[in-house]
Amino acid sequence: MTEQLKQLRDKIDAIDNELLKLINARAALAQEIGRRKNGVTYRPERESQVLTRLQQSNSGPLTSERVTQLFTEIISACRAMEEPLTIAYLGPQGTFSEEAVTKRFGNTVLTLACHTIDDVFREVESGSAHYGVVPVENSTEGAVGRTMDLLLQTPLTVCGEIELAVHQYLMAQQSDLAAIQKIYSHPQSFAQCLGWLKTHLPNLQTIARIDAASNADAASRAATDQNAAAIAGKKAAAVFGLTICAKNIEDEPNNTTRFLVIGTQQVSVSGKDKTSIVLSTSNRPGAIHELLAPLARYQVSMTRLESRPSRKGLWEYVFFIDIEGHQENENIAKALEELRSKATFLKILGSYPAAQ
Ligand SMILES: C=C(O[C@@H]1C=C(C(=O)O)C=C[C@H]1O)C(=O)O
Repeated sequence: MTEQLKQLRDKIDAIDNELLKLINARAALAQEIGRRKNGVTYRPERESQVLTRLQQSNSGPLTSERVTQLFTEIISACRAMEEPLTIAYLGPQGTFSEEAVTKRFGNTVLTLACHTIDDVFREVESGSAHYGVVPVENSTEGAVGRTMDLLLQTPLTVCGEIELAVHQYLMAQQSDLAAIQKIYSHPQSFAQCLGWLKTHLPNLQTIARIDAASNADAASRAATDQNAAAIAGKKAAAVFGLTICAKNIEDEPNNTTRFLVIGTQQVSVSGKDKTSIVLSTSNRPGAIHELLAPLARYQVSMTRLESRPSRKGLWEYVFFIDIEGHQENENIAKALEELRSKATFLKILGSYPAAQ
């Protein structure tokens, strides 16, 4: 080792010592806050503010994304000093839902992999998990109907949203593409990667394609099948001990899935919030236009409008609407009050910090 390299490493060691002291001081403060605060440990609005502030004051060379990732882990460890949280999600291990859990809550949480979206709601409703993470929409596939139907019925509230870029990986027990004789994948993932597969696997016609129940299921099957590969998220490769043969093989680079955090709390104002509501109106001409007029009047921006059959009467619909702002903001409160007086049914699912 050159003297110069040694000096640089000595500097890193000194910084690490300082960081360690500072991180422990932070953890002690979080513990102290935990003793003083009454009620719930997890405060999404505060965490969002902490991360936003750090992104704004970051002068690099680390990117904002890396800073968020690092501090999410620090917050995760500090939060666990107060109370370890249990998060239910749509499993099995290695799915994109699990990636979404880690993106929001960090690694210092207990996780509960559920078989179905219904089970995620059930685990949180019964108190077996503090929060749940469920997919709600995908930028190419559209809405996740089951999540929306359950939101309509549940006593739970929406406490957060997570946006996750969906990157697909080709993984196998070895990295030689020429050796692949089978590909396990969820049909949707296969479709999302078809262009890449055709270009990079010239013998694709001769490769057997086997449908799997989820990306994680695909990876678990490839882990016991020598000449097989799987298409799945990065996390699945780690969970099932597979080698990554190719990264980001999706044909649509901006494919993003949006998840919701469901829980039992009313989240306070963070300053950059969203509110999700579901409502219905009578079935007559102009009804939906009239219903939405208060949003325009109070200058409320709508980020999503989705209709779903109400399951009550034939051709009756409920509308899921996301707006910018918190229900405690004055203009939002007024707009919601008016909406409530016009709608035949209105449920506020929750206000929460907008995804970073
Ligand atoms: C320390 C607190 O508790 C939790 C941990 C936080 C943190 O480590 O910054 C922030 C919010 C809470 O989820 C707090 O409420 O301030």
